[in-house]
Amino acid sequence: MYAPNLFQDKVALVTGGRSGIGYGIAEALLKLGAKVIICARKAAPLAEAAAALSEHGTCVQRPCDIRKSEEVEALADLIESEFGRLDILVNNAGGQFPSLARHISDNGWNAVINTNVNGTFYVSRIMANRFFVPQKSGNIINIVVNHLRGFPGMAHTGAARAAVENLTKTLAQEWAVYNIRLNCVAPGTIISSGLDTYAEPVKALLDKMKEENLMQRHGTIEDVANAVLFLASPLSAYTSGTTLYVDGMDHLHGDRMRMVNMFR
Ligand SMILES: CCCCC/C=C/C(=O)SCCNC(=O)CCNC(=O)[C@H](O)C(C)(C)COP(=O)(O)OP(=O)(O)OC[C@H]1O[C@@H](n2cnc3c(N)ncnc32)[C@H](O)[C@@H]1OP(=O)(O)O
Ligand SMILES: NC(=O)C1=CN([C@@H]2O[C@H](COP(=O)(O)OP(=O)(O)OC[C@H]3O[C@@H](n4cnc5c(N)ncnc54)[C@H](OP(=O)(O)O)[C@@H]3O)[C@@H](O)[C@H]2O)C=CC1
Repeated sequence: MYAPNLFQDKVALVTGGRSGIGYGIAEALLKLGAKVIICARKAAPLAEAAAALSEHGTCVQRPCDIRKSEEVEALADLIESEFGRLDILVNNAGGQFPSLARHISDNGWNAVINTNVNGTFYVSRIMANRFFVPQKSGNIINIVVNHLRGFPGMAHTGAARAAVENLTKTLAQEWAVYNIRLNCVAPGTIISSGLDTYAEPVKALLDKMKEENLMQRHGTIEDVANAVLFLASPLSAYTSGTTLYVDGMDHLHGDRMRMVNMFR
Protein backbone atom coordinates (compact mmCIF):
# COMPACT_ATOMS: atom_id res chain seq x y z
CA MET A 1 0.00 0.00 0.00
CA TYR A 2 2.99 2.29 0.47
CA ALA A 3 5.13 3.55 -2.42
CA PRO A 4 8.06 1.12 -2.82
CA ASN A 5 10.60 3.95 -2.47
CA LEU A 6 8.90 5.63 0.53
CA PHE A 7 12.06 5.47 2.65
CA GLN A 8 14.68 5.72 -0.08
CA ASP A 9 17.77 7.62 1.21
CA LYS A 10 16.49 7.27 4.78
CA VAL A 11 18.53 5.59 7.50
CA ALA A 12 16.72 3.81 10.34
CA LEU A 13 17.88 2.28 13.64
CA VAL A 14 15.73 -0.49 15.13
CA THR A 15 16.77 -1.53 18.64
CA GLY A 16 16.03 -5.17 19.43
CA GLY A 17 15.91 -5.77 15.67
CA ARG A 18 17.32 -9.30 15.91
CA SER A 19 13.96 -10.91 16.70
CA GLY A 20 10.19 -10.73 16.63
CA ILE A 21 8.58 -7.35 16.21
CA GLY A 22 11.89 -5.49 15.80
CA TYR A 23 12.95 -7.85 13.02
CA GLY A 24 9.58 -7.35 11.30
CA ILE A 25 9.89 -3.56 11.54
CA ALA A 26 13.44 -3.68 10.14
CA GLU A 27 12.27 -5.88 7.26
CA ALA A 28 9.33 -3.59 6.45
CA LEU A 29 11.57 -0.50 6.41
CA LEU A 30 14.16 -2.25 4.21
CA LYS A 31 11.48 -3.34 1.74
CA LEU A 32 10.48 0.33 1.31
CA GLY A 33 14.05 1.42 0.58
CA ALA A 34 15.51 2.39 3.97
CA LYS A 35 19.01 1.49 5.08
CA VAL A 36 18.68 -0.18 8.47
CA ILE A 37 20.88 -0.67 11.52
CA ILE A 38 19.80 -3.27 14.09
CA CYS A 39 21.18 -3.80 17.58
CA ALA A 40 20.58 -6.23 20.47
CA ARG A 41 22.68 -7.80 23.22
CA LYS A 42 23.20 -11.31 21.82
CA ALA A 43 25.87 -11.07 19.12
CA ALA A 44 25.37 -14.38 17.28
CA PRO A 45 21.60 -14.20 16.62
CA LEU A 46 22.01 -10.50 15.83
CA ALA A 47 24.57 -11.26 13.11
CA GLU A 48 22.30 -14.00 11.72
CA ALA A 49 19.34 -11.62 11.62
CA ALA A 50 21.33 -8.91 9.83
CA ALA A 51 22.53 -11.45 7.25
CA ALA A 52 18.95 -12.57 6.57
CA LEU A 53 17.65 -8.98 6.45
CA SER A 54 20.38 -8.03 3.97
CA GLU A 55 18.37 -9.90 1.31
CA HIS A 56 16.07 -6.89 1.26
CA GLY A 57 18.69 -4.11 1.23
CA THR A 58 21.48 -2.57 3.28
CA CYS A 59 21.37 -3.82 6.86
CA VAL A 60 24.21 -3.46 9.35
CA GLN A 61 24.34 -4.63 12.95
CA ARG A 62 26.18 -3.95 16.17
CA PRO A 63 25.75 -5.62 19.56
CA CYS A 64 24.64 -3.02 22.09
CA ASP A 65 23.01 -3.11 25.51
CA ILE A 66 20.80 -0.03 25.48
CA ARG A 67 21.20 0.20 29.28
CA LYS A 68 24.88 1.13 28.79
CA SER A 69 25.18 4.64 27.38
CA GLU A 70 28.82 4.07 26.34
CA GLU A 71 27.66 1.18 24.12
CA VAL A 72 24.96 3.40 22.63
CA GLU A 73 27.62 6.08 21.90
CA ALA A 74 29.66 3.39 20.09
CA LEU A 75 26.56 2.48 18.09
CA ALA A 76 26.18 6.15 17.09
CA ASP A 77 29.86 6.13 15.97
CA LEU A 78 29.10 3.18 13.71
CA ILE A 79 26.04 4.88 12.22
CA GLU A 80 28.06 8.04 11.62
CA SER A 81 30.90 6.19 9.89
CA GLU A 82 28.62 3.92 7.81
CA PHE A 83 25.87 6.35 6.83
CA GLY A 84 26.69 9.85 8.12
CA ARG A 85 23.08 10.40 9.18
CA LEU A 86 20.03 8.92 10.91
CA ASP A 87 16.40 9.65 10.04
CA ILE A 88 14.27 7.15 11.96
CA LEU A 89 14.78 5.59 15.40
CA VAL A 90 12.52 2.75 16.51
CA ASN A 91 12.99 2.09 20.24
CA ASN A 92 11.68 -1.47 20.17
CA ALA A 93 14.10 -3.26 22.56
CA GLY A 94 12.35 -4.01 25.81
CA GLY A 95 10.72 -6.62 27.92
CA GLN A 96 9.65 -7.82 31.32
CA PHE A 97 8.48 -10.95 33.08
CA PRO A 98 5.16 -11.88 34.65
CA SER A 99 5.06 -11.64 38.45
CA LEU A 100 2.82 -10.48 41.23
CA ALA A 101 4.12 -7.04 42.22
CA ARG A 102 4.91 -8.09 45.78
CA HIS A 103 7.28 -10.81 44.51
CA ILE A 104 9.38 -8.57 42.24
CA SER A 105 12.91 -8.24 43.65
CA ASP A 106 14.91 -4.98 43.58
CA ASN A 107 17.02 -6.41 40.77
CA GLY A 108 14.01 -7.59 38.79
CA TRP A 109 12.34 -4.19 39.12
CA ASN A 110 15.54 -2.36 38.16
CA ALA A 111 16.21 -4.65 35.19
CA VAL A 112 12.83 -3.78 33.69
CA ILE A 113 13.03 -0.04 34.48
CA ASN A 114 16.60 0.16 33.20
CA THR A 115 15.78 -1.62 29.98
CA ASN A 116 12.55 0.10 29.09
CA VAL A 117 12.94 3.60 30.55
CA ASN A 118 16.67 4.29 30.86
CA GLY A 119 17.60 2.42 27.68
CA THR A 120 14.94 4.21 25.64
CA PHE A 121 16.07 7.57 27.04
CA TYR A 122 19.79 6.95 26.42
CA VAL A 123 19.23 5.90 22.80
CA SER A 124 16.84 8.82 22.14
CA ARG A 125 19.12 11.46 23.71
CA ILE A 126 22.30 10.18 22.07
CA MET A 127 20.77 9.82 18.58
CA ALA A 128 19.06 13.22 18.87
CA ASN A 129 22.30 14.98 19.87
CA ARG A 130 24.40 13.17 17.26
CA PHE A 131 21.99 13.27 14.32
CA PHE A 132 18.49 14.66 14.66
CA VAL A 133 19.28 18.05 16.25
CA PRO A 134 22.15 18.94 13.86
CA GLN A 135 20.12 17.66 10.87
CA LYS A 136 17.03 19.52 12.08
CA SER A 137 14.96 16.43 11.34
CA GLY A 138 14.22 13.13 13.00
CA ASN A 139 11.50 10.65 13.79
CA ILE A 140 11.34 8.51 16.93
CA ILE A 141 8.85 5.70 17.46
CA ASN A 142 8.71 4.05 20.87
CA ILE A 143 7.21 0.58 21.14
CA VAL A 144 5.46 0.30 24.50
CA VAL A 145 2.65 -2.00 25.67
CA ASN A 146 -1.04 -1.50 26.23
CA HIS A 147 -0.95 -0.17 29.81
CA LEU A 148 -3.89 2.25 29.68
CA ARG A 149 -5.78 0.57 32.54
CA GLY A 150 -2.61 -0.43 34.42
CA PHE A 151 -0.84 -3.77 34.03
CA PRO A 152 -1.74 -6.14 36.90
CA GLY A 153 0.74 -9.03 36.80
CA MET A 154 3.47 -6.87 35.24
CA ALA A 155 3.63 -3.80 37.51
CA HIS A 156 7.22 -3.00 36.51
CA THR A 157 6.46 -2.81 32.82
CA GLY A 158 3.23 -0.85 33.37
CA ALA A 159 5.23 1.77 35.29
CA ALA A 160 8.10 1.71 32.79
CA ARG A 161 5.95 2.04 29.67
CA ALA A 162 3.85 4.82 31.23
CA ALA A 163 7.14 6.64 31.86
CA VAL A 164 8.14 6.16 28.22
CA GLU A 165 4.75 7.40 27.04
CA ASN A 166 5.11 10.54 29.18
CA LEU A 167 8.71 11.02 28.02
CA THR A 168 7.43 10.82 24.45
CA LYS A 169 4.96 13.64 25.12
CA THR A 170 7.67 15.78 26.73
CA LEU A 171 10.35 15.25 24.10
CA ALA A 172 7.82 15.76 21.29
CA GLN A 173 7.27 19.27 22.66
CA GLU A 174 10.90 20.06 23.58
CA TRP A 175 12.25 18.83 20.26
CA ALA A 176 9.54 20.10 17.89
CA VAL A 177 11.79 23.10 17.29
CA TYR A 178 14.33 20.70 15.72
CA ASN A 179 11.66 19.15 13.51
CA ILE A 180 11.80 15.90 15.48
CA ARG A 181 8.57 13.93 15.89
CA LEU A 182 8.02 11.28 18.56
CA ASN A 183 5.14 8.84 18.92
CA CYS A 184 4.43 5.55 20.67
CA VAL A 185 2.95 2.35 19.31
CA ALA A 186 1.22 0.28 22.00
CA PRO A 187 0.80 -3.33 20.85
CA GLY A 188 -1.67 -5.67 22.53
CA THR A 189 -0.81 -9.36 22.43
CA ILE A 190 1.27 -10.01 19.33
CA ILE A 191 2.26 -13.43 18.00
CA SER A 192 6.04 -13.11 18.08
CA SER A 193 9.20 -14.56 19.63
CA GLY A 194 8.50 -12.43 22.71
CA LEU A 195 5.47 -14.56 23.57
CA ASP A 196 7.63 -17.72 23.46
CA THR A 197 9.34 -16.47 26.62
CA TYR A 198 6.10 -17.08 28.57
CA ALA A 199 5.65 -20.55 30.07
CA GLU A 200 2.48 -22.10 31.51
CA PRO A 201 0.22 -20.92 33.06
CA VAL A 202 0.67 -17.61 31.20
CA LYS A 203 0.58 -19.50 27.88
CA ALA A 204 -2.94 -20.73 28.62
CA LEU A 205 -3.93 -17.23 29.58
CA LEU A 206 -2.94 -16.03 26.12
CA ASP A 207 -5.65 -18.26 24.59
CA LYS A 208 -8.24 -16.78 26.96
CA MET A 209 -7.12 -13.30 25.96
CA LYS A 210 -7.60 -14.20 22.29
CA GLU A 211 -11.18 -15.37 22.93
CA GLU A 212 -11.88 -12.18 24.86
CA ASN A 213 -10.48 -9.88 22.17
CA LEU A 214 -13.27 -8.12 20.28
CA MET A 215 -11.57 -8.99 16.98
CA GLN A 216 -11.16 -12.61 18.16
CA ARG A 217 -7.45 -12.76 17.44
CA HIS A 218 -3.97 -11.83 18.58
CA GLY A 219 -2.09 -9.21 16.60
CA THR A 220 0.60 -9.97 14.05
CA ILE A 221 4.08 -8.55 13.66
CA GLU A 222 2.86 -6.97 10.41
CA ASP A 223 0.05 -5.16 12.30
CA VAL A 224 2.70 -3.47 14.44
CA ALA A 225 5.17 -2.86 11.60
CA ASN A 226 2.45 -1.22 9.49
CA ALA A 227 1.67 1.24 12.29
CA VAL A 228 5.38 2.04 12.56
CA LEU A 229 5.60 2.63 8.80
CA PHE A 230 2.76 5.15 9.04
CA LEU A 231 4.37 7.03 11.93
CA ALA A 232 7.80 6.93 10.27
CA SER A 233 6.44 8.35 7.02
CA PRO A 234 5.38 11.86 6.00
CA LEU A 235 1.77 10.56 5.98
CA SER A 236 1.80 11.32 9.73
CA ALA A 237 3.61 14.67 9.41
CA TYR A 238 1.20 16.51 11.74
CA THR A 239 1.16 13.76 14.40
CA SER A 240 3.53 13.91 17.36
CA GLY A 241 3.35 13.09 21.07
CA THR A 242 0.61 10.49 20.59
CA THR A 243 0.16 6.75 21.19
CA LEU A 244 -1.29 4.49 18.53
CA TYR A 245 -2.84 1.32 19.99
CA VAL A 246 -2.44 -1.80 17.87
CA ASP A 247 -4.35 -4.14 20.12
CA GLY A 248 -7.78 -4.95 18.67
CA MET A 249 -9.22 -2.67 21.39
CA ASP A 250 -7.72 -4.53 24.35
CA HIS A 251 -7.06 -1.13 25.95
CA LEU A 252 -10.83 -0.60 26.09
CA HIS A 253 -12.06 -4.10 26.82
CA GLY A 254 -11.15 -7.30 28.64
CA ASP A 255 -10.25 -8.48 32.11
CA ARG A 256 -7.00 -6.80 33.20
CA MET A 257 -6.93 -8.87 36.42
CA ARG A 258 -6.73 -12.26 34.68
CA MET A 259 -2.99 -12.70 35.20
CA VAL A 260 -3.07 -11.71 38.86
CA ASN A 261 -6.04 -14.00 39.58
CA MET A 262 -4.19 -16.83 37.88
CA PHE A 263 -1.10 -16.38 40.12
CA ARG A 264 -3.12 -16.16 43.34
C1 LIG B 1 0.77 -11.98 29.04
C2 LIG B 1 0.54 -11.06 27.88
C3 LIG B 1 1.58 -10.01 27.74
C4 LIG B 1 1.49 -9.34 26.45
C5 LIG B 1 2.18 -8.04 26.44
C6 LIG B 1 3.64 -8.05 26.40
C7 LIG B 1 4.36 -8.91 25.69
C8 LIG B 1 5.80 -8.73 25.54
O1 LIG B 1 6.40 -7.73 25.88
S1 LIG B 1 6.60 -9.99 24.80
C9 LIG B 1 8.31 -9.49 24.84
C10 LIG B 1 8.92 -10.18 25.88
N1 LIG B 1 10.36 -10.24 25.67
C11 LIG B 1 11.06 -10.08 26.69
O2 LIG B 1 10.56 -9.76 27.74
C12 LIG B 1 12.49 -10.34 26.44
C13 LIG B 1 13.35 -9.40 27.12
N2 LIG B 1 13.28 -9.60 28.58
C14 LIG B 1 14.35 -9.64 29.30
O3 LIG B 1 15.45 -9.54 28.77
C15 LIG B 1 14.19 -9.76 30.80
O4 LIG B 1 12.87 -10.13 31.14
C16 LIG B 1 14.54 -8.46 31.55
C17 LIG B 1 13.72 -7.32 31.01
C18 LIG B 1 14.27 -8.63 33.01
C19 LIG B 1 16.00 -8.11 31.40
O5 LIG B 1 16.80 -9.18 31.61
P1 LIG B 1 18.25 -9.15 32.33
O6 LIG B 1 18.70 -7.87 32.81
O7 LIG B 1 19.12 -9.91 31.41
O8 LIG B 1 17.81 -9.90 33.59
P2 LIG B 1 18.52 -10.91 34.52
O9 LIG B 1 18.33 -12.28 33.98
O10 LIG B 1 19.92 -10.46 34.82
O11 LIG B 1 17.63 -10.74 35.81
C20 LIG B 1 17.57 -9.51 36.51
C21 LIG B 1 16.59 -9.70 37.65
O12 LIG B 1 15.29 -9.92 37.09
C22 LIG B 1 14.78 -11.16 37.62
N3 LIG B 1 14.01 -11.88 36.63
C23 LIG B 1 14.31 -12.02 35.34
N4 LIG B 1 13.39 -12.83 34.75
C24 LIG B 1 12.53 -13.21 35.73
C25 LIG B 1 11.36 -14.03 35.75
N5 LIG B 1 10.92 -14.65 34.65
N6 LIG B 1 10.70 -14.17 36.92
C26 LIG B 1 11.13 -13.57 38.06
N7 LIG B 1 12.24 -12.75 38.08
C27 LIG B 1 12.91 -12.61 36.95
C28 LIG B 1 16.03 -11.96 37.95
O13 LIG B 1 15.73 -13.00 38.86
C29 LIG B 1 16.94 -10.88 38.50
O14 LIG B 1 16.59 -10.57 39.81
P3 LIG B 1 17.34 -11.22 41.08
O15 LIG B 1 17.09 -12.71 41.02
O16 LIG B 1 16.71 -10.61 42.28
O17 LIG B 1 18.81 -10.91 40.96
N1 LIG C 1 4.94 -9.68 21.64
C1 LIG C 1 4.00 -9.00 22.27
O1 LIG C 1 2.88 -9.46 22.49
C2 LIG C 1 4.28 -7.59 22.70
C3 LIG C 1 5.53 -7.03 22.67
N2 LIG C 1 5.72 -5.74 23.10
C4 LIG C 1 7.03 -5.12 23.08
O2 LIG C 1 7.55 -5.11 21.77
C5 LIG C 1 8.96 -5.19 21.82
C6 LIG C 1 9.45 -6.38 21.00
O3 LIG C 1 8.86 -7.55 21.52
P1 LIG C 1 9.00 -8.99 20.84
O4 LIG C 1 9.62 -8.88 19.52
O5 LIG C 1 7.72 -9.67 20.99
O6 LIG C 1 10.00 -9.69 21.88
P2 LIG C 1 11.48 -10.21 21.77
O7 LIG C 1 11.82 -10.75 23.12
O8 LIG C 1 11.64 -11.10 20.60
O9 LIG C 1 12.29 -8.89 21.47
C7 LIG C 1 12.99 -8.14 22.40
C8 LIG C 1 14.23 -7.65 21.69
O10 LIG C 1 14.86 -6.65 22.47
C9 LIG C 1 16.24 -6.98 22.60
N3 LIG C 1 16.67 -6.46 23.89
C10 LIG C 1 16.18 -6.75 25.12
N4 LIG C 1 16.85 -6.09 26.07
C11 LIG C 1 17.81 -5.35 25.42
C12 LIG C 1 18.83 -4.46 25.85
N5 LIG C 1 19.03 -4.20 27.14
N6 LIG C 1 19.61 -3.87 24.92
C13 LIG C 1 19.42 -4.15 23.60
N7 LIG C 1 18.48 -4.98 23.14
C14 LIG C 1 17.69 -5.58 24.03
C15 LIG C 1 16.31 -8.50 22.51
O11 LIG C 1 17.56 -8.96 22.03
P3 LIG C 1 18.72 -9.45 23.06
O12 LIG C 1 18.08 -10.41 24.02
O13 LIG C 1 19.74 -10.05 22.16
O14 LIG C 1 19.22 -8.21 23.72
C16 LIG C 1 15.24 -8.77 21.46
O15 LIG C 1 15.76 -8.67 20.16
C17 LIG C 1 9.33 -5.28 23.30
O16 LIG C 1 9.58 -4.00 23.81
C18 LIG C 1 8.06 -5.87 23.90
O17 LIG C 1 7.95 -5.66 25.27
C19 LIG C 1 4.68 -4.98 23.56
C20 LIG C 1 3.43 -5.50 23.60
C21 LIG C 1 3.13 -6.84 23.20
